[in-house]
Amino acid sequence: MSPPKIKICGLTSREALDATIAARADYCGFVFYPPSPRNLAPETARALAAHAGARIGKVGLFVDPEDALLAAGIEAGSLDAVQLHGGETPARAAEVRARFGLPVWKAIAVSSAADIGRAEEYREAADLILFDARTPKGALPGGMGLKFDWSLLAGYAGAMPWGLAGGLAPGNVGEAIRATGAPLVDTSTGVESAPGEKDPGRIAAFCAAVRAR
Ligand SMILES: O=C(O)c1ccccc1N[C@@H]1O[C@H](COP(=O)(O)O)[C@@H](O)[C@H]1O
Repeated sequence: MSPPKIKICGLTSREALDATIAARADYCGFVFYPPSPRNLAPETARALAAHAGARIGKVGLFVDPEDALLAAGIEAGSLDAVQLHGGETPARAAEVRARFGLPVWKAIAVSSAADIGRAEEYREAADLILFDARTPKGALPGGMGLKFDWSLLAGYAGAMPWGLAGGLAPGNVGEAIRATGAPLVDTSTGVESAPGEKDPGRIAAFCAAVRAR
């Protein structure tokens, strides 16, 4: 079976982008959410996207964005997909997809089996579901290094493409893949040395661990 696809999210530097491409990750993530320590100004996103060119898929992360922010991020980051990581409804996800003509990845916050079932609501509205850990009220809605109970996804056979996020790191991603069968894994905090600072060695170790699962 082919290895899961890999997304390294929250890149803020050329060094981290180079490490992500060298490790043969499939996607990099650019954060367009001002409260995040990984938030990118448009000019930074533009420079990183130009450096990456077509060597890697570029996914823009947004949280309940207005159309103007989406438009600016999509243009600056030359995005290939939009990740919606807030409380966007199926109708809003479908609207974003139709308006901007890009695949939409919808993150779903998970703390119970019922949350896994919510993926079905986005069947006609999104292209991929990203299951991530629910974070505490008042905290960032992701990028906190928090895991959820992976057994909730054991044997998962949803109708849509999906991925796993939340607290994944070089030391646990193999176990996470074995527990869930995730076809895509996404990490941010687990490959950092400090919030917003990616560690090239940890990026390489994460990608190697995915392939060695
Ligand atoms: O990375 C952020 O700062 C962020 C901010 C707001 C929403 C989501 C965010 N990150 C995404 O959250 C998941 C899990 O991250 P982690 O590996 O647990 O740190 C992942 O998709 C990040 O891209």
